[in-house]
Amino acid sequence: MKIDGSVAIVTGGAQGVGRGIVEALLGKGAKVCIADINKATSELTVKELAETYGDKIFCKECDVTKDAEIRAVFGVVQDKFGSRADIMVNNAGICDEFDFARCVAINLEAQIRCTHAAVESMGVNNGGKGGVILFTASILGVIPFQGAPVYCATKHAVVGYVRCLASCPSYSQCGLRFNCICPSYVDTPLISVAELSKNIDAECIDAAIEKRNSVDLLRPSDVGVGCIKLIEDDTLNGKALVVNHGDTGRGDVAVYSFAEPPTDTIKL
Ligand SMILES: NC(=O)c1ccc[n+]([C@@H]2O[C@H](COP(=O)([O-])OP(=O)(O)OC[C@H]3O[C@@H](n4cnc5c(N)ncnc54)[C@H](O)[C@@H]3O)[C@@H](O)[C@H]2O)c1
Ligand SMILES: CC/C=C\C[C@H](O)/C=C/C=C\C=C\C=C\[C@@H](O)[C@@H](O)C/C=C\CCC(=O)O
Repeated sequence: MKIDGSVAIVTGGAQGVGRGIVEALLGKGAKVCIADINKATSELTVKELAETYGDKIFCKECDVTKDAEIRAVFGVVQDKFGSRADIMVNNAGICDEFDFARCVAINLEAQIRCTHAAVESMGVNNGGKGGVILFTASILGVIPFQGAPVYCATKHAVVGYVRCLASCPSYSQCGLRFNCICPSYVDTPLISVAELSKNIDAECIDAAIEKRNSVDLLRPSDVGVGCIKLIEDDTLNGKALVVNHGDTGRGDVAVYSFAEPPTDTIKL
């Protein structure tokens, strides 16, 4: 898909990874709406980005767990940009093993809610132009992490969801593609405020701390680069693009590779 002139919605785009994706899209000529629950940070981000991109960026307060608020975003985007969205980035997420219901509600259920609204708006069968729906999963969508089993499960579920939708002929006929980006540690507040499982043993905690401290953290812009590839390349559908720290983890960020579904077989 050609990004220049397109219209995009990025949930959780006020800061962190989402802001990195917003900036990457703006840099490619897209018009972008930040849909985020944090009004103050969203407005500050819009103010900063509008210095370069003018009225190509605006925000709409939105709690992605609420259908009415999600649908209001699509309406406001149509009014503001005079066009339906071409790109939907389901990015908002938290890591909270204590309030695990909220973790599932935001990381999984809300991504499904937003996808329903996006498919309805974009699908050619409904008068839309088709489009690309992206998901910020995580490398923890394809590997385990004992410190955050619920978070990890939501991210595995998102990868599975994307693979299912991408393999649906009816969605392809609607001109829709679905992909997810799976970053390792990115330098954002999420990794410091994460409420990890209290049941993990000392070895797991040590391993997590060592991993986080032994690599140069990825930058939100590294994730943005991967998202641009997933949007622009029309051959990519149902992919999980891992963004990792490279062989040394020092100075060689970021390395991009596709995670494939398991292929090993055993004879029972
Ligand atoms: N930081 C990492 O290491 C990392 C790695 C892989 C994947 N991710 C994923 O990237 C995404 C963004 O995380 P981040 O690291 O930028 O975190 P972050 O906390 O910096 O940003 C999250 C954003 O989501 C918004 N948000 C939270 N709940 C919301 C809701 N109910 N409705 C709308 N917006 C809401 C917040 O206001 C915030 O702007 C998440 O899905 C996260 O799981 C992060
Ligand atoms: C390999 C991880 C890759 C991706 C990041 C992922 O999407 C998000 C992870 C979310 C949270 C991770 C937090 C990790 C923190 C650790 O580095 C460490 O600080 C934890 C230390 C102690 C935890 C003890 C406790 O609170 O019980």
